[in-house]
Amino acid sequence: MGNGASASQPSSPRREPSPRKDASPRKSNNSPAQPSPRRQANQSTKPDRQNQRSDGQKGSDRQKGADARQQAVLDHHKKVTAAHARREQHEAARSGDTTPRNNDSLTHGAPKHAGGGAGGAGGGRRQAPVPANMTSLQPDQVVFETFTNSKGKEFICAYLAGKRYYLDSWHSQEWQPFPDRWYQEGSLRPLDDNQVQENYTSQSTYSQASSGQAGPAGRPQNRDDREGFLKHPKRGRVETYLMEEKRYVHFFFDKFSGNWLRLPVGWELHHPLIKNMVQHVEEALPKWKDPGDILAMLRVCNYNPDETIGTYLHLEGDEWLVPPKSTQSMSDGETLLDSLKQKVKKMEMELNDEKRQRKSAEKQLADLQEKFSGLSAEAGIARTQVEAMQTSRPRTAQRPKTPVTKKQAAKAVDTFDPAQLDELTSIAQQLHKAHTHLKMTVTSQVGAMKQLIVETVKGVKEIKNSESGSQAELDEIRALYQKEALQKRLLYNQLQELRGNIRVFCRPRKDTRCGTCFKFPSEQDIIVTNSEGSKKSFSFDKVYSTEATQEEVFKDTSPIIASCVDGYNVCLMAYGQTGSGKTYTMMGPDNNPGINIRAITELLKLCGERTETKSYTLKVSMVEIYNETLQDLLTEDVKTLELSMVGNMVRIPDITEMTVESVKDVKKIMELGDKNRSVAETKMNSTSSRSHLLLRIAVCGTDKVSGAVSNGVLTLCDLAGSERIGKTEAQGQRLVEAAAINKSLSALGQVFTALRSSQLHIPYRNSKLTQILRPCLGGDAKACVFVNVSPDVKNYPETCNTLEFGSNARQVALGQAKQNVRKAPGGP
Ligand SMILES: Nc1ncnc2c1ncn2[C@@H]1O[C@H](COP(=O)(O)OP(=O)(O)OP(=O)(O)O)[C@@H](O)[C@H]1O
Repeated sequence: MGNGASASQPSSPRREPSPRKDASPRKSNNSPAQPSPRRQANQSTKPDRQNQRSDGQKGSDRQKGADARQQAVLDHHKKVTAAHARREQHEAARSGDTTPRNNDSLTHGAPKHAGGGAGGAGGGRRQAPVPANMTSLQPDQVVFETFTNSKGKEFICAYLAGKRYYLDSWHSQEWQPFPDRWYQEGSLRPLDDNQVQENYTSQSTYSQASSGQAGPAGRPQNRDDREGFLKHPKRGRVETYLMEEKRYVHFFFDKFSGNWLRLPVGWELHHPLIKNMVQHVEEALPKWKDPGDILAMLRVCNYNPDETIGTYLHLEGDEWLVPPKSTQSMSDGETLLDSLKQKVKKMEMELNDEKRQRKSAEKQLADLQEKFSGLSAEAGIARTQVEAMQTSRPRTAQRPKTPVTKKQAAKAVDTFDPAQLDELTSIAQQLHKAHTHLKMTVTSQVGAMKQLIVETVKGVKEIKNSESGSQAELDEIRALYQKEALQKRLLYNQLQELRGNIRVFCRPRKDTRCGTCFKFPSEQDIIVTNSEGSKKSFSFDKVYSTEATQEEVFKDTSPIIASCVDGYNVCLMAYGQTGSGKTYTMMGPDNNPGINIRAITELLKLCGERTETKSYTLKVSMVEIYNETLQDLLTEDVKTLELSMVGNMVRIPDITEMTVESVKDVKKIMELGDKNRSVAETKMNSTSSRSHLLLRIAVCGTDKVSGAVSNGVLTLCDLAGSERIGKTEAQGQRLVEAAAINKSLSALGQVFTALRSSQLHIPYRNSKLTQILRPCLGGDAKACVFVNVSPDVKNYPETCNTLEFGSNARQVALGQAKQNVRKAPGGP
């Protein structure tokens, strides 16, 4: 409980331990008369802290943290007591009392020991009751405690020298005197080391960051897995730390749903307060013109305009800063979608015209080819005619080979017929005419043919060009379609965010063995009546009837599953009393499967539809959380796994992951996991699951063009039954199991409560279940919770508990879901 080193030897958290300090006789092993307050408070037999120091850096960091806390309380105590002394001296001087008073019990005064009661040091203020289990305390010993007020709010308190302080985490970030009236309004209990460590770290981190002391020098003192670094092209290695900070979140009251919802950016920009802040930033930074972007930075800087300006100036000109993009409102998105649709329609019409033109060009080409072949045939005929004529033509120029004698000549003159000569001459003239005509015809036909060939070649070229043009148009249309589909998905995601990224569905079980205590006034409401007739009403995103089929139940979750393919973390879980139908909803019988098989089938289908642009790998793992240990169900011997957190991410180093390509593969894997699962019989359900079962499907998609990689994880979680130990009559091992189940389920409820009230510290680390589900609940994911209830009036108290759990979860407004997409290595 006493968490620090000796207060009389305070060591500043910023100071390195000096050799002189180590050599201090008070810290030596030889001085048992002055034990460390931690040892004394715990009454433990742990080895001396001096010896523990050699246990490694971790111990030393923890020690530093403890010293820092101790020192902070001591400093404040000194301040308060000094101020008090001054005030008293002043009052004494006024009233003439010159007796010196010494209220600083820390430095000079006698130890003001335990005893409680009224009166005590420092005048009017009564002495604080001594912490529980503390019989003797050193004057300088600090004891940390938790105070829970009547509203359930918790404060860290410190008890020192008869006075108690509490850490005001909301206003001053300082230790404040513990008001006397609080003792009647709540209860105090000791705080364990881990809680102190966690709570104090988050407080000090917040105050350091908000006071501008964060950074390399002001970095939180306890090193953990939230620390990291990145390599900046100009700045080199930059240390990073994932700080958990308290933030303002702007809500509006939605009278239709009766809920407080997150104010969308578009609305927020019209808010007078925000307008003023944006204007203030714009005036200081005239270059920064995008109000949406300014608002985004204001949100990051917790609505502090000066910090916003400072951050911008600090990083102005940095090449890694993404250029401001204007945020599009839903209506912008819809207008864009409409205009895209119109564009696609226009392009389709143009494409149809193009197709018609292409058809007529093809017809023309066919006509031309026909004409061309007709002409070629004609030309061939003409050529044969000419040749035939040439061969039939008399060879007038041929002379007789033997010389004509005078006698022969005289005889020829005697027999010469002039009419025959005339006939021959006219034949020759006709032949000549026909030849000339034919020659002209052939020449003109050859010219026409040449012209035809040129036109044909041109036509073919045009057709080729129009073909490639149509291809380009088609590609463009396809790209536009894809863009439109993406836009639709984005709009869906925006809508989902507006509705809340956590949705709660209520599924009452069908049970023919008993009557029903349910009434369903609407699709969102359920009324439960107990045996005395008193009624309770609950509202959810959807309430199914007892007759609802597995298909109907799955239908409402299928859109959220599509988000996983886009790189979101998605979680579907079933919560409820044992035997209320969780396993039936998630797993279902073989012939009527539940959400698990349907979700994986849907995932595989969606991935298959996108293979043109993306390639996907699906890896399945199956684990159970049994008695707060994480066990791998896909190995021969069930293996215990270690869990580590890196910021918001969970790492399970040795987990078995199996690649799947079909539903058949998945079924085989689930059979193997099921065999290894711890199922035992309880009084309430003969196949009751004694552990939380988590089926995880990691979907990794790689864009075939850009190489960008998206990583989404679908977690399907069948929680163990939220039974009352008394009711199930659990004993022995069953009792241990039931206690572990109840512990982790109540840790899950606490996480929802903390998220709902935007608490500074979300207690994820309280159980293995909440640790592993952290990425699905922590603001960058989408979750669906099924609350399963039994209609039997006997189960009325458990049913009400389950429905209250669901209502609590429903009021959680997760932050904006984030897509886990990273660019391809070396990509643009
Ligand atoms: N909607 C339903 N329609 C028909 N039968 C159902 C329905 N819901 C549950 N059942 C039946 O009720 C019995 C108990 O259901 P189931 O095993 O799913 O409960 P459970 O909440 O998972 O219990 P546990 O937490 O103990 O594992 C099973 O036999 C199951 O078939």
